[in-house]
Amino acid sequence: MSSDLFKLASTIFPGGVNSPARAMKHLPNPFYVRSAEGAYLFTEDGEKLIDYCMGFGPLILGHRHPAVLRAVQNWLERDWLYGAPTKLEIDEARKIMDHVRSIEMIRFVSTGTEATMNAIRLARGFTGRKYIIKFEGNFHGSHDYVLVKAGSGAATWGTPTSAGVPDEAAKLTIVVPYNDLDALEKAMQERGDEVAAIIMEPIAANYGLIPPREGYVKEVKQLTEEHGTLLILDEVVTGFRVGLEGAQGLFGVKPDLTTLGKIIGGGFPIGAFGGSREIMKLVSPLGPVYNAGTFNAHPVSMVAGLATIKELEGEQAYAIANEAAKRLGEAIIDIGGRAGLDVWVNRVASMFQFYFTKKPVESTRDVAESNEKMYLKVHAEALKRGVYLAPSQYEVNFTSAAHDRDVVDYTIRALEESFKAIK
Ligand SMILES: Cc1ncc(COP(=O)(O)O)c(C=O)c1O
Ligand SMILES: N[C@H](C=O)CCC(=O)O
Repeated sequence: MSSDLFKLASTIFPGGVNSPARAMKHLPNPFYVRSAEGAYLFTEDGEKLIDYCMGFGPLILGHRHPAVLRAVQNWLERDWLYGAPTKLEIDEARKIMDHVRSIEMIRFVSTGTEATMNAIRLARGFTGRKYIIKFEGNFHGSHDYVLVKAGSGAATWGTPTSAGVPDEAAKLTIVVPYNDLDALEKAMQERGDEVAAIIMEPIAANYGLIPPREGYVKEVKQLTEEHGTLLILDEVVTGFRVGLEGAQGLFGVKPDLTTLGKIIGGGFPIGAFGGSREIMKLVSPLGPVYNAGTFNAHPVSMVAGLATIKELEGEQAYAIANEAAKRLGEAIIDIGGRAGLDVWVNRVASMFQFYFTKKPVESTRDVAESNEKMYLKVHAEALKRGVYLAPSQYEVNFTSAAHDRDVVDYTIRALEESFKAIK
């Protein structure tokens, strides 16, 4: 049983988990997964759940997609780690660069955290400047440069600025509100010429989902150009999620550096940072900015990522996943209205989140002012009915190519009952 496993796990892992985002603070215990297939998770309690977490984003094709499974199985029949280069890493890099045209050179690492950490180090190495600017509620992984007013589990658990980050390090990270150009302009006027990089989630997906205001990402880019600052677009979530060219393609913005992760590993550990040749040639061993890793460009992640991107090139996967999120978003507004509840939905492509609030959600403050308790009540009710929503209003729901009409129809019925149950 999940409850027994959690009791045991709590004596072994802090909070019983290996990432706070998995802890589900509103439930006595998280469920434990035994297996997964398509849009479904199967738990140790014998339950079948429709999954809207999808590994926190990587599984855009669904669990255990046949093309990914075949590719990984074939590779594992051979072997799995060399500590030497493979043709696979060239194949995957070229595939990524065919689509994300701002990337002329790339370095694979093992996580999104390493990707953003190294991109920031590289920006500092390139510009010779110390400061970075990040946005409130944006999450870029769990390293010291960015664990300041962060989103995701850090927001869910009320520790947006982590203990243990030295003041000296935190002071180098200037935080401004997301979607507020005036605040950014002010920060850039004060310190712009000392800022190595602005790092941003082009679509904020770790404080719930907050789409950028129209033209905002372009305006941020413009500001960086005026001050000789680099723009790092953190596309760990949005890369290959909102389309083959990522959010930079959607908004027509060319960043200096891009960070990727999640989908490009097809469900296996991955991260990458890349950008113009001029900047990337500073990376070791070509240049003095050091990066290394035993598992960098892990062959299994390369194989799974390549299989995933090839599948996405077919466009069918995007069509199904986007349609599912669209229908769910529309249904939630309708269900909320009929239940007499004030609900707001944000959706971009196959990501969505809903909030109990009377006003549009355009900033982190709007999210924080939404009724989190009601969100968590719906979450718990939906779970009883076999639907696993994002476990916090600070995370987002992801759909996949496995979320077909039947899956969505079932979910809508379950949500209808869940909304009624919390009234
Ligand atoms: C936008 C963004 N950047 C970076 C990261 C860090 O990636 P990882 O969890 O692979 O370290 C995450 C997720 O955790 C993320 O959502
Ligand atoms: N929101 C995070 C990543 O995007 C959740 C991943 C985690 O912390 O386990």
